[in-house]
Formats: sequence, structure tokens, C-alpha cells
Amino acid sequence: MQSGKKLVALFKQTQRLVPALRLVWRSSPGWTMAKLSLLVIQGLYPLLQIYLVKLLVDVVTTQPEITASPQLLSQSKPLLIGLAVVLLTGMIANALSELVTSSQAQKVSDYMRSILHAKSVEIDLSYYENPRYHDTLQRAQKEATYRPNQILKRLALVVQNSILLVAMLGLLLTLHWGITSALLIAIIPTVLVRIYYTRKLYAWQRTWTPVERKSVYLSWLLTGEQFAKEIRLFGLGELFSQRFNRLRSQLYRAKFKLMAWRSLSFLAANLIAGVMIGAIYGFILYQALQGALKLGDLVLYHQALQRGQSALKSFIAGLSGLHEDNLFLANLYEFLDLHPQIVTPAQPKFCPPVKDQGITFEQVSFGYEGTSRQALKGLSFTVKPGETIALVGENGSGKTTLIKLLCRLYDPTQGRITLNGVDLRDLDVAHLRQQISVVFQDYAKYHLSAQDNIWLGNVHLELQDKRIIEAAQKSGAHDVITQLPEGYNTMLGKLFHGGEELSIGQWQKVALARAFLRQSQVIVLDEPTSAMDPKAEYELFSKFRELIQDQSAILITHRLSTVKMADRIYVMDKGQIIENGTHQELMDYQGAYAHLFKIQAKNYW
Ligand SMILES: Nc1ncnc2c1ncn2[C@@H]1O[C@H](COP(=O)(O)OP(=O)(O)OP(=O)(O)O)[C@@H](O)[C@H]1O
Repeated sequence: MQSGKKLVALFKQTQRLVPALRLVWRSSPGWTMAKLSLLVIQGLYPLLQIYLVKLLVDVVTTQPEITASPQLLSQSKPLLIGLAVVLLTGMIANALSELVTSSQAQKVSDYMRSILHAKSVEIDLSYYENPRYHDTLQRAQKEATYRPNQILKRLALVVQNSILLVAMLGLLLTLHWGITSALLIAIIPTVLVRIYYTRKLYAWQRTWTPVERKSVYLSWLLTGEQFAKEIRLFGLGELFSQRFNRLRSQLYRAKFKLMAWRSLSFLAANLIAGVMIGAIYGFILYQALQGALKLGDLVLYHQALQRGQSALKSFIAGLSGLHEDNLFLANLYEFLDLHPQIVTPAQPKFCPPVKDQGITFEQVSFGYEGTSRQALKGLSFTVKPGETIALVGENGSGKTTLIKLLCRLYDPTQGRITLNGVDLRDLDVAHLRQQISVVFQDYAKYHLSAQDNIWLGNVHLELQDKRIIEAAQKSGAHDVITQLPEGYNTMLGKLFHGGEELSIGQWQKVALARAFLRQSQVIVLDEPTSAMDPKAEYELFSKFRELIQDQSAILITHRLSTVKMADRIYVMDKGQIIENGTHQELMDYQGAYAHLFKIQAKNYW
């Protein structure tokens, strides 16, 4: 009963191989077909070669005299032609093999990367905040580019060698059954060692992934552009380098121990096999000396034993390799099996225009996964159509979290958010996100052309659309871009040739232009002018209403002088709204807002 269950579990595990092969096929059916054909040819031609050589030796040795007699020539001619054809086919197959193998492998690895990319984009933002996800991703990335293709190779190896193996073992059986049995028994210790250490290596990899990832992180710190300044200034290079080396030597020691035991075990297994093969050779030689074998037979059996032994080795290596692939494929599927929680419902509701009722937060609470703290606690407020509201509050009071919920990067743990009366969870996710334009505090800096950087805000437009320039004019980025050597075609950032680095404030203007380009119903600006000079900030906010036209706007800022123009100001504290009203109402109220405003004003005057 127990062993039956084990067998079923084992069978279920091997089912990982089939979908992996499907992935290989989908990546490039043409190249995969070519590769398979070559493998078949390469598998068959040594077999034919041996057989033709045996026939040739037999023809020669059955002649009364070895001279170029017409009879010998006529008998050996077709065999020689056959041998030449086989050898030529083998040569052509070998020559093509490199091209086909590298092209097909490249196709598979690119296809697998595209699958990983699609999955990474599909899953929820919350996965990125979970270290386990990063472990899974790291392992999947390691396996994805080569493992599926390796299965194909090993499968072909198994099939190829099984033909050769059956033929060779069959031949050896005609001599003595004991030879075949001894050959099979000789390989058993190697198989056991391989299976045992494959499992050990798999367990080792899973245990050490976090350490490996830490070392990758340190390497990134030491080589990445964004840390280069601090590392030099604070003299952190050596410290991080030492930490990196310490982790790498921990990894090295742990793996070395495992690999050393593995090598020793293989040595022992090979010694056993060596003794048994030696005994088989002794037996064949004895038979020849007794006159039981002709010269042709001796050549045949010698070759059969040699090739049979190598076919058996390859066959077993293929099989145990498949076992290893199957085991390690779990790493890939673990990642591919991740599924987003934030999805479009089966029958999404129509996304109504915000002009109707606006956005409403109804008793919204939220806590990030893995923490017991509530980032938002029972929040309720409405952003009316065309209204500009401002969110102010201390660091960590929950302002950005609220925006992430509005974009459905997370769902509330309690309460609901509605757009014109419809719960966000009932809307098509992509469509909802099209309605919202956001500049986050940590906006992206794309190392692409200035034009691309803005166009990415609305990729449904033509690249030459004049609205790209209009958006840049609104944010103040136009003046920056026209000063660049190639204007809108200038590559931004220093990662690629010809790139021009911008100042932080200039990058911010470009990000703002991206947000203006998006034809959304709501615009959310999280600290949009934190790096801008006062003149640029003044210009932006003095014509803010004109810039956003009839969009609803949510503004997050610590600079209270810029929130005066908001229709309503919400003051947040520890995930709650503690005050709200117009600037004047809040100043009259003499609460937290008035206090903060006065502190800031005092610093200016
Ligand atoms: N990804 C996250 N995982 C866990 N906790 C988080 C995460 N992001 C933010 N928090 C926590 O949620 C709370 C609210 O953070 P949030 O970023 O919304 O504050 P904020 O008001 O925007 O702050 P700031 O003014 O500094 O931008 C903080 O206590 C923060 O530690």
C-alpha cells in the first residue's frame, strides 16, 4: 500500500517533464525538429558503422588469400560504399550539430525568459515584498534558461543509447548471458550514488538560496550605479567586499564538502564497475584463446563491449539526469505556479466616468502582509469629480498606501473603494489603471530616449503625437529636453552610449510629463515637486487647475504652501484622517494642520 503510494507520487513527479518538453517545442518547433533529426542520425550511424565493419572483416577473413581478387573486390565494394555513405552522413550531422544546437538552445532560453518576464509582471506587487518570492525567482531564473532543453537532450540521449544498448547487449547475450548481467550489475552503484547526490544537491540549493541571494545583493551594491557615490564617500567598498567574500566562502565550503563526498562515492562505484568489466574482458579473451571465437567475432565483441559499456553509461547518465531535471524543475514550476490575487472578475462591471460621483473610500482598513500593524484604519472620504484634494501628514501616516489601494496594487483588508459607486474589485484591472495617472515618490527613470520616457505614459498614442510635447510643456520638461544634444531623441541616463544624465529635478519633470500624457480621469501626484526649484514649483502650481483640466487630482506633499490651492485638505496621522477642510477652515480650526503650517511658515520668514 505504502509503496503503491510512493510509486504514484514518483509518477506524478515525472509528469513535470512533459510540460517542460512542451515549452521547448513551443519555443521553436522548426529548430527542435532539426535537433531531434540530428540526434536520431547521430544515434544510428555508429551502429551501422560497426555492423558494416563486421561484415567487411568477415568478407576479408573468409577469403582463402588476402589479395585484391575480383571476388573480394565485388563482395566488399557495396560494403565500402555503404560505409562511406554512413561516415559522410555522420560527418555532416556532426558539422550541423553545433549550429542547430546553439540556435535551438538560444530560442529555448529566450522563450523561457519571456515566460518569466510575463509572470513577473502578472503577479501582485505584494509578492515583491516577500523574501520567499525572491528565493523562488532566483531559483527559477537559474533553471529556466537551460533545464527544459536539457530534458530534450537527455531524453534523446536515453533513446539514442537505448537502441545502441539493446543491440550491444543482444550481441553480448549471444556470447554469454553472464556478460550482459555483469555489465548491468556493474553500473548499479554509480546509479545509486548519482540519485543520492542529486537529491542532496537539490536540498543544498534550497537551503542556501537566501545566502546566495545576499551575496548577489552585495555584489550589486558594489557594482551598481545608484550606490557608487555613497560607497566611495563612506568608504564602504572594502566592508561590503569582505562581507561578500565571507558569504561566498561559506557557500564554497558547504558545497565543497558535498562535492568531495560525491566524488569519493563515484570513485568507489567506478572501482566496482572497473573490476567487473575487467573480468568480462578476461572471459572474452579466454574464449578467443580456446578457439571459440573467430577474429571477426573478437573484433565484434570487443567493440560491442566497449560501445555497450559507453552506451550503458550514457543511458544511465541520461536517465539519472532526467531524474535530476525532474527534481530541479520544481524550482521553475514553483515560480510559474504563482498566481495574482488582484485579478479582473469573470464579468467586470463597466467603468463609469468619474465625472459622476467621484472616488469614495468607505471605512477602508489595510495592513501589509507579514506585519500586524494597520497602515490604514477605517478611512472614509470622497474625491468629487473635478476636485483637487491634498493629503498631508507625517512620514509613515499612510498617504502612499492609500494611493496604492486606489490603483488596486493591493486590496483593502476591510471596507471598499468605489469609482462612481462601483467597487474597484468589480472593475477590469487594466481598465481601472488606465483611469488613473500616478507619479510616485520613487518614480521610474527609464534609460531610453526623452521622447520614450514621456510616451510610456500613454503607449496607445503614436510616438510622434504632438501631445507628447504638450505634456512636456505642462511639466516644464520641454525646456530641459530642447537643451539636450538631440532634443527629444536624446537617450537619458548614462547606461548606454550617447546618454545624457539629468538632475533629479529634471527627471521629476519628465516623470510628471509622463503622468500628464496619460488621458486619465484621476491624476495622483505623490511629492511631485520635491526636487524642483521654487520657481518651477510655483509655475506648476499656479496653473495647476488649467494643467489638469477636468481631471480629479490627489496631491500628496509635505510643502504646505503648495496645498493651499486644494479644494479640500485631509490630514492623516497613523493611518487615520484626523482633520479635513479647506486651508482657511483648517487654519481657523487651529489643529495639527495649522500647527504644521505655522512651523513651516516660521522657517521662511
Ligand atoms: N511594502 C510595505 N510593506 C510593509 N509595510 C509598509 C510597506 N510600505 C509602507 N509600509 C508601512 O506602512 C505605513 C505607511 O506607509 P506609507 O508609505 O503609506 O506612508 P506615507 O504617509 O506615504 O509616508 P511618507 O510621507 O514618508 O511618504 C508605514 O508604517 C510603513 O512602514
